[in-house]
Amino acid sequence: MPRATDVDLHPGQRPDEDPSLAVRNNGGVPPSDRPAPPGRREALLVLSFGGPEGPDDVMPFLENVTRGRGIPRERLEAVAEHYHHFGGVSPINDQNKALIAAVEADLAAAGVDLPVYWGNRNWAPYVEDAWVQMADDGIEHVYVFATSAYASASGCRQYHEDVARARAASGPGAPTAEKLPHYFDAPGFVRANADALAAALASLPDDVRDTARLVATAHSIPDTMAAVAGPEGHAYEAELMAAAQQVVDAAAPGRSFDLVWQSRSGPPSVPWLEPDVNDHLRALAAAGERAVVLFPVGFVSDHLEVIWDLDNEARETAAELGLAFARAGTAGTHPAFVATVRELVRERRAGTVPRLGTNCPAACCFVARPARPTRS
Ligand SMILES: CC1=C(CCC(=O)O)c2cc3nc(cc4[nH]c(cc5[nH]c(cc1n2)c(C)c5CCC(=O)O)c(CCC(=O)O)c4C)C(CCC(=O)O)=C3C
Ligand SMILES: [Fe+2]
Repeated sequence: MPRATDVDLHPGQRPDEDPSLAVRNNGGVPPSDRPAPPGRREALLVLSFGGPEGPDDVMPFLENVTRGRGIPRERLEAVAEHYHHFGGVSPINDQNKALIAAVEADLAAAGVDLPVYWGNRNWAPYVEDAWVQMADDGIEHVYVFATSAYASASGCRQYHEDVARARAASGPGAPTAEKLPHYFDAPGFVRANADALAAALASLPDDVRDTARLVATAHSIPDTMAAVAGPEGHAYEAELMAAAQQVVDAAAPGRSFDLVWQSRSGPPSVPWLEPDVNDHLRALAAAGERAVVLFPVGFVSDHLEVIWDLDNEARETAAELGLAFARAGTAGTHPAFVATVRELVRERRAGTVPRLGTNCPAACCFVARPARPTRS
């Protein structure tokens, strides 16, 4: 099988040399291993998924998310019900507002002069509109902090595409951009997750606390998407495994853990990463386990897929099985995580050699499917 990096690239060609590849590669970013030019007017953009703000938004939002993706209608209707359960409002928007407020306060406290903007892929405020605003405000260059810590088409590549689309839509003179690297192994992200795991463990009854099974969760993705994640493929699973290991090393040294998947979508005929968290709970109970702690290290905030699929579904599964259950929080607005955002920008401004994710190769994480239409 060809490596993901070989797809579409001529021998010796760098992805940023071919303008036709720009949409898959940050829209032609400047090389990331140079310090920021002094005096350049810069901003930070928090780039997220977006979510509905009320019942009437739910279906149009889901159609935005799944356009051209082959997600069965029944799945959409089921997910719509999850949103309607919460009044049609996704918690992700308030969580992003809280993160932005915390980042602004942290930057101010550290004496870093950097305006913060917000844009989403799938719902207002859209990234395209944020780009126009930044251009109007005279911003020349944007550091993009995506609310996903990992490689994959969903968590990395699509955010690159969002940036390229927004830049193209706002015309010549629009600010240039670079996506900050994957931060699954950033000490502040690990610290935030480790504190949450320790708190969840502490919430369990004394008699099961030391033996409870630790279970990391992340969004399942199609096997084909996992195979091309990162320059060598399978980076999504590898990064999750590395992050979960560091979280456990910090919160519960020496204990073992499992990494399993949640929120599977798509038609049943298409294979996605397994096992599903609910099946895994059944297997654990059958093997005689008495307690579990889930820690959703694959997500950065307690958005709908965390509170529905874990706090409702997985908790219910555990109750049926007689397993004591605790669910750890996500990084959210933990001060160590908030400081990580500042640190990622500082590294980039200094021109520190990037980690994976800053300038992913053009074909990295690329899954062939219809391009999303540009919003007009
Ligand atoms: C890896 C990954 C992350 C983590 C990284 C990242 O953050 O990007 C993530 C996050 C999120 N996913 C979210 C919501 C949804 N994801 C869907 C569909 C899909 N997710 C996928 C993967 C991921 N998703 C995939 C492969 C699909 C199939 C369609 C496709 O190939 O693209 C659908 C359609 C219905 C369904 O099929 O479930 C919805 C509504 C929300 C917002 C929740 C809220 O509102 O609070 C968030 C943060
Ligand atoms: Fe998703």
